[in-house]
Amino acid sequence: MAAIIDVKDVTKRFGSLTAVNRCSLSVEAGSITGLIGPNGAGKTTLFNIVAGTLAPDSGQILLDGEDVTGLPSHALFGKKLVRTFQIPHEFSHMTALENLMMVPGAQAGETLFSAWFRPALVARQESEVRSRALEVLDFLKLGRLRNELAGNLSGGQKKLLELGRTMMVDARVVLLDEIAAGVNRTLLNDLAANIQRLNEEFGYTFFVIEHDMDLIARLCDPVIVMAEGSVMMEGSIEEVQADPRVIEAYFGGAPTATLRESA
Ligand SMILES: Nc1ncnc2c1ncn2[C@@H]1O[C@H](COP(=O)(O)OP(=O)(O)OP(=O)(O)O)[C@@H](O)[C@H]1O
Repeated sequence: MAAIIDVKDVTKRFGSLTAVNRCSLSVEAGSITGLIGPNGAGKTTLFNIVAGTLAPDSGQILLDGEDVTGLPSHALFGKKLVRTFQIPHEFSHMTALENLMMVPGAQAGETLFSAWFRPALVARQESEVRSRALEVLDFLKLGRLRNELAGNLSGGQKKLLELGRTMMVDARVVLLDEIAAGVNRTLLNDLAANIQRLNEEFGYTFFVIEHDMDLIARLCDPVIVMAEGSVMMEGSIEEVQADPRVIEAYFGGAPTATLRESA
């Protein structure tokens, strides 16, 4: 498999603190790659750099071999690299269906020019976007909640809806940041099953930061471990959990600790 994301020698400092330190890693196309590491290891900072919300001080990010270092997130969105975000507060007063229909790029009716001069086109596209949004809701088993206000959904249902937003643009690479936090086990199972289906049936690549080791074990291969701003090791979840360096990084060498206990 070829790399779809290449992080090459990336460094990011905040004042005197080096949050990401000459970090290099690759995410293979078609994989569900996990990124784990102790608090403060630099995972979120690295994600922000890959997603275009932070520029690195040095180093490069390649997307499918193309240098995208420093491109803003909306430009990366256009290249189908998508990061899930919490549903914005102002969208909580819209229904689940409307939330999906609002995804930028999913509709062409947002410019005044098209709305005024090409109303038939806008109407047709709106109906296509609506059908797509309904399909996505059905795929995620949220169809019955389509007219529910997003603000009334449970934590897990909101995460499903966030995943749904990536489907409105046929994402190729999806960055997921701690999706398990605050989600009950049943919905977590649905979320994991949907991620697997999107990966297997639609070829989505996922790059996942997660503290929930059960979810990492269920979904991710390989797992990349970051510590102190760079990659400590990469391997299967079994290899990672058995590696003394990883245990040391998480627990400072506590002899009986296992990674699973940290979740
Ligand atoms: N905007 C910022 N300004 C200053 N320091 C920051 C900023 N963002 C992150 N840091 C620092 O950079 C380091 C790496 O943080 P980061 O959030 O990337 O780690 P993480 O591995 O995602 O941690 P966690 O698992 O706790 O979310 C930490 O020491 C953090 O305090």
